[in-house]
Amino acid sequence: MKLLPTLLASSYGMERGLSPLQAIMHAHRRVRNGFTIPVMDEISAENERILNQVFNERSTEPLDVMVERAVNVTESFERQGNCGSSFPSLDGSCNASNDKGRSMKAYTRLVSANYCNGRDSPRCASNGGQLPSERAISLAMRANTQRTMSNDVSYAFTAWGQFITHDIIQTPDVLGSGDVPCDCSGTAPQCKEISLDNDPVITFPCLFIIRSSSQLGQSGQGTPVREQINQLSAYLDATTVYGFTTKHRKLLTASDGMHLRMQSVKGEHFLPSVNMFNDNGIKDKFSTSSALNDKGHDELVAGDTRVLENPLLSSLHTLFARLHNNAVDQLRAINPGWNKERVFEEARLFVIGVMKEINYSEHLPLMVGNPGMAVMNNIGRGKKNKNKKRTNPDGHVPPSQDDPSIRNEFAAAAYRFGHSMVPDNFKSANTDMSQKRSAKLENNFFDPDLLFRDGAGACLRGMASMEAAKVGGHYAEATNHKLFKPNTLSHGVDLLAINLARGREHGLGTYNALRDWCMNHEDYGIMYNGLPSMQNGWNNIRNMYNNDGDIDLYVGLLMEQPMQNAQVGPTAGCIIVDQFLALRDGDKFHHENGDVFSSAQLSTLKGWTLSKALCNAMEGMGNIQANMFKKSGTGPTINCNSRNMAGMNLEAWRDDSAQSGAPAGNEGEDVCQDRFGNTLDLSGTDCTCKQAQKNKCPGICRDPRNNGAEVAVPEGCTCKQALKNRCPPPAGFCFHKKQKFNSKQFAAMASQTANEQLRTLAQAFATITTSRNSPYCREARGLQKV
Ligand code: HEM
Ligand SMILES: [Ca+2]
Repeated sequence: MKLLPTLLASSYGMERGLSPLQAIMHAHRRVRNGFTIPVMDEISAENERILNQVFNERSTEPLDVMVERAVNVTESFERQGNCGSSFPSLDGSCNASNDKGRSMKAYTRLVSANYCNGRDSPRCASNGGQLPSERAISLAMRANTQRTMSNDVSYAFTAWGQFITHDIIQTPDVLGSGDVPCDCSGTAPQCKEISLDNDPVITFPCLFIIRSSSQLGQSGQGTPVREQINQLSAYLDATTVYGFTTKHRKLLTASDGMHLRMQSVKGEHFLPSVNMFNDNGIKDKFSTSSALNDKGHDELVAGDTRVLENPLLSSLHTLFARLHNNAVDQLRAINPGWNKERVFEEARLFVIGVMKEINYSEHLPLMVGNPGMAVMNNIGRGKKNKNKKRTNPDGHVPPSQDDPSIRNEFAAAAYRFGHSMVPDNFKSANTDMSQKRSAKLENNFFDPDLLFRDGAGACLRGMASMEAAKVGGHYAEATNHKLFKPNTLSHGVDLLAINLARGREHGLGTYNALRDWCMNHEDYGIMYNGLPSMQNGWNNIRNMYNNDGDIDLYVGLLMEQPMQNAQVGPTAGCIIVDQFLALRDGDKFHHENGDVFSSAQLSTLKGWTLSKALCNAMEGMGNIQANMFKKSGTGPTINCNSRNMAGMNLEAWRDDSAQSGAPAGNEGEDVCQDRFGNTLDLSGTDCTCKQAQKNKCPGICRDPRNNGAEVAVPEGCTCKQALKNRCPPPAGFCFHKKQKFNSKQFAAMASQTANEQLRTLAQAFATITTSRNSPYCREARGLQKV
């Protein structure tokens, strides 16, 4: 049976009205294939040609010449940024020697590749026979394990893992934007199929993944081998916020050259919507299927194309975009003489610093516990020879501990631990952290409904109040059976089976291979106390395989008992520690390096936590866990109303030489600004500045009650209507009533400064005027029951 005769390039406009299976494929491809490098298709195709030439032994050139050619193809993607700058480039180039860690680099490996044919076909059993189907293993894991909730961490812990993943890893599909030939016949070489046998839930004839884009590599034994490609800069450098190409960065930047573009929704700053961009690349890569985004909300745009994958992830993106803009406001006030590039880059470096601080001081310790942190604290940074390598007995040389490349075992297995922690229900929360709304994840993939209804503040409070499952073999139904479920179907696909298929398709070493490498490693061996103990149900799962030596890496990692105060076992811990050591010690811009920030600036950064970031940038905050990654109720809380938590003191950035001079953005050019200092871009219009200031120009609509924030004007609507929330709303908006100002909010104002009080009042009254009975809502209700 043909599954997808052709799934054409995902051009804008096509997403609406896709079949259920096409909608799932579209979502999956959105997760995999990145943005603004149209040359990716050519790079993949050219690499496949080289791989073919070498594997089919038609090449007369020596292998190292061919490998060099392949590397040149992958890296032909132009550097994004200026090597002479004192700020990090956008794509990680020029940071480490040989541009290691920049986007468009092949993954490295801790142990040798394990392909069935020794060079590129998905791994098979060690005797050459078939491995059990990935879906069969996934179902066995479900049947043989219990799902228990973590006593230690909140869902914020899990969500942060995803947010960081989207900064450092994105593996594109080999087909890029081309047609999909996967048809369950096992013939298309670009497809890795997952066979189904009397499946209890899934009605498709098979599941499949598209193989990852790869380049030719050379194994430790000197043979040719397929190596997958990372499209993102490996460094933790907020590519989620800024993108990794100059073009994308520019599109995201507001016309003043300093702020990031935002839109005002219900008086709050949201990420910009696709409709605000006059760029087909943006519309193409950020639009989603109406079978998932079924309330018709505008899609949101950020530095990474996966932003809408779930509404809590979108809220984290919103947080950091707002933090950038708050930093811009502070830096401009402190250093009026700085030009706009300086303001932008300093704000960006600050945001990157805050992210690194949260990741290394709050997140990692909870993930790898005392044993993992002992390793992190004892090696690298000059304490030992950081270039120590441990060669495998078969000659494979793993990357050195300060080589910032992403390890294939980390990307395709270890850091996917979070998939098993994702719950079925997502929540938003009120200021007092009580539940505001609960929404099923299965209905919220690529759907920003929760975010539009309740706002990013409520979503992030919900994220901190939610429980996370313990790492283990029992996924939530939403990810086990219903990943990317379209609204017209009772199921979706299986992320656990997909992860296993991906591991095999990448030729990852087995669980035993990685466990042995880690246990015997001079530094990482201390995380073990003999062979790891395994969770209940392990024996039934391992019996699925003919041979213990065949067990998939991801299966073993999920089934290890966690280490002391950790969420993961020693083998996942070893792979994760090795990766974050490398991203720390291999990054010239690591915030603790000494020459990136002044000591006063670093001590300011050390005061930042994820909870402080929320206090600073999110509406409606009250008390919240001091360390948001800890399960609610298990540790101290902080009060966002204290000035110390809510404020952003960037005095350490004061630059005495920049106290006078032309204000940022006014460098002799004829700029048109509104009274809030926002630059209004008149290019492409016949407007005068005065008209623009009065919201009378096409494409320019600013909210005077919200510091001139950009307002998205849907087609067929005027700016005036948009400002009054009177544009025909998507059905989901009709729930809103005029906001009442309750006594609790009133009491909370007592501790606010006069300015803050004014802001609160303005927000309360500038919000929604669209009632359920407005003509628009009545019309919408007629169309769709809400
Ligand atoms: C609702 C939550 C999530 C969904 C729906 C989701 C979905 C996906 C999907 C569909 C893929 C691509 C799989 C493939 O084709 O190989 C993926 C990759 C990945 N995910 Fe998630 N994910 C979620 C949360 C997380 C979390 C919490 C983490 C980590 C803590 C995580 C880490 C990763 C990693 C490391 C990859 C590999 C990325 C790449 O190679 O491009 N994800 N995820
Ligand atoms: Ca990055």
